[in-house]
Amino acid sequence: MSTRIAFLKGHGTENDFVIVPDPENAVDLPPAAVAALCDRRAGIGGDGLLHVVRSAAHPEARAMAAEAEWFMDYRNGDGSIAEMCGNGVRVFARYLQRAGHVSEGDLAVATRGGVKTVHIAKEGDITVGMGRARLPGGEVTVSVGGRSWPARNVNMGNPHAVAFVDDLAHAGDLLTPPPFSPASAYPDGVNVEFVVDRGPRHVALRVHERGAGETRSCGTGACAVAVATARRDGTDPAVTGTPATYTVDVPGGTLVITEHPDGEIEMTGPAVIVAEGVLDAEWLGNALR
Ligand SMILES: N[C@@H](CCC[C@H](N)C(=O)O)C(=O)O
Repeated sequence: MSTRIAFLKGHGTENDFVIVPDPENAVDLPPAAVAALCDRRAGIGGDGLLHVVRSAAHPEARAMAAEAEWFMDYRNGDGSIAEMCGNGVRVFARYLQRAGHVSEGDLAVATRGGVKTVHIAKEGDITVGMGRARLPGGEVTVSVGGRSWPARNVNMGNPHAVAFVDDLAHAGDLLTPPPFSPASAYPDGVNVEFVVDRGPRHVALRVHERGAGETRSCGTGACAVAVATARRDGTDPAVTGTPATYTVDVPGGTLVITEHPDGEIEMTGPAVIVAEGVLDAEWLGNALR
């Protein structure tokens, strides 16, 4: 790594991220460096890391450069790579706005899950076009503490298992990934959402994220939950021909998800920059040893 590396800290409904602006992709971020930065005691702390790179400068995003100038190179807090992060892409957009790279209005962001359209409102929340969900089917069971639930398999670019439960406390302490069966269902791991009803078109979730543990929110997870709940409720927009909007409470706030009859999903929620600074080169050198 080079010696002077700037960072910011931000969150979206308390799903928090270390942000590393690196337009020319000059900063080497091996998994150990990401895990050290995301460490809550010995590092900056975060559920994940947003590496902000120009698409043209990153081999995984070059093909999207004509459509989207910026690439969200998202990493989970343990250093692993994920296809997409719904809260992350809002915080990513907020950073670009704050840095003067973009202004309010529409913005295309390249992600490993494809190009996403982000709308930065004049004030307040940010809306993301999350694309369409895939519902691969197959029976999946999630178990915690002697209880088991059938889970809906929803892919939002990244994998989710959505289980409807009677009480969010039944998910337990979520200190380890909830076991699922068959074991072959998610060869690359999975994000697991536990969901309860709060009212008409209003649910609440807890989530165990692949590569991060229990988090205070998950944007792709909230979309997966809205999609699964609409199928359960008989409000699938592809069937009814009308959009389905769900309010999804997460431990760190609230997200609003709308699925349209063509399958396109929009998510609206806050995005906040908390701080910025410069990494200590000696700390980073030691963390990587
Ligand atoms: N918190 C994110 C999802 C981050 C990726 C996830 N842990 C995975 O590995 O798929 C969100 O807001 O969507």
